[in-house]
Amino acid sequence: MTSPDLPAPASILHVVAAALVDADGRVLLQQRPEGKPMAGLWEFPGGKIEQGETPEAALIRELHEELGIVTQGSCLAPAAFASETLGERHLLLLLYVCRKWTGIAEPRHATALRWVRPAQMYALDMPPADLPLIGLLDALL
Ligand SMILES: Nc1nc2c([nH]c(=O)n2[C@H]2C[C@H](O)[C@@H](COP(=O)(O)OP(=O)(O)OP(=O)(O)O)O2)c(=O)[nH]1
Repeated sequence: MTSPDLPAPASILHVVAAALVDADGRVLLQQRPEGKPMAGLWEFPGGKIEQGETPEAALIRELHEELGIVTQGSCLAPAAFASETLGERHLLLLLYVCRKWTGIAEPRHATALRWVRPAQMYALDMPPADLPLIGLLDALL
């Protein structure tokens, strides 16, 4: 049953992302490349969940594709989510905290990488969906 108080359901874009946390409590952000929507903004590494994938498998795949690092499901702790209208679609972003991986992160897709403390993220240009996640991470880490 539809309610007059609720808008028509949009198609949901399921995205997973990671707050990779180093030994100093800094988090890895990557800069979205030219040619992609929201180019130049700083985001958490991750991407869309593909058909038939679990969120954790999608995140393990994305971290390897985007940064060349390897992690496993037991190292991914569900931490927060974001829910944001993106044009015709609605973004549901699942954020995991990850403190253990192998390999050195390198920007295979992104323009650049940087390690920042959550409090420093307020000064960076990040996608609108990420803004509520900053305070959550600040409290969590
Ligand atoms: N990875 C990531 N995506 C985010 C964040 N915040 C945010 O709004 N998004 C949005 C941007 C995109 O609309 C969507 C992720 O899609 P994407 O195109 O970057 O993912 P993908 O790596 O699967 O890319 P592609 O294969 O389609 O090129 O989620 C974030 O912090 N990290």
